[in-house]
Amino acid sequence: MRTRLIFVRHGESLHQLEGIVGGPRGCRGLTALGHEQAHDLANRLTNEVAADRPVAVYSSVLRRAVETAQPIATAFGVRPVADCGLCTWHTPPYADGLPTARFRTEHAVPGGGVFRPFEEGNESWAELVVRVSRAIMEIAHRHRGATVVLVGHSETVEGAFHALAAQPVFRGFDLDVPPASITEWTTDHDPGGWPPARWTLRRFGDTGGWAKA
Ligand SMILES: O=C(O)[C@@H](CO)OP(=O)(O)O
Repeated sequence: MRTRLIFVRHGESLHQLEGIVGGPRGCRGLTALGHEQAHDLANRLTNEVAADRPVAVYSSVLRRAVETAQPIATAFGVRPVADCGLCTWHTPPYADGLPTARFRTEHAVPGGGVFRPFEEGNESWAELVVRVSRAIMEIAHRHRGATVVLVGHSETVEGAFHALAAQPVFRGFDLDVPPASITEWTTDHDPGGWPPARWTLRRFGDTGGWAKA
């Protein structure tokens, strides 16, 4: 009984190009290229996982992820489910739409780190890891033995390294997750079992040939 989690980082987004904090207000969705990438992802996944169709497509609640998930869900004939647990940083409302550089410098918290937020009112990294990991584990448990697509952010893909591969909260390496890329983990163990299932990382940041945005 193989459980397969296919993580997708959203396509190119306006907030990235504009360099602003892309929370619920600041995120204005995908660029034209991002929409094209989302359709390409849907086609790629349809070809690649034809024999093992995803039973569900999840996304974060942010527009860039919702818009990326839509064509994928349509391709598999399912209704996308938005789950706030898969979001990137839960930044505070005052920061939403601010230039990211300004948020990071003018609102920096002295001594911010793993357990203390880096910016005033932001989540800490440890809080993000727990929130995202919990959402991933709930989804894996709910769909054990099946294939699921999870559309999110760099941090959603990073979260899987903590949830599925038991990495320490302070990881000893960085991850660079390209937009519109696929990262895939599988396990033949019970994802809800104890001790925890061992997962295999099948691919990371696979863009299928798109130039890195
Ligand atoms: O929110 C963001 O700007 C970043 C943070 O790393 O995530 P993503 O671009 O993947 O949404």
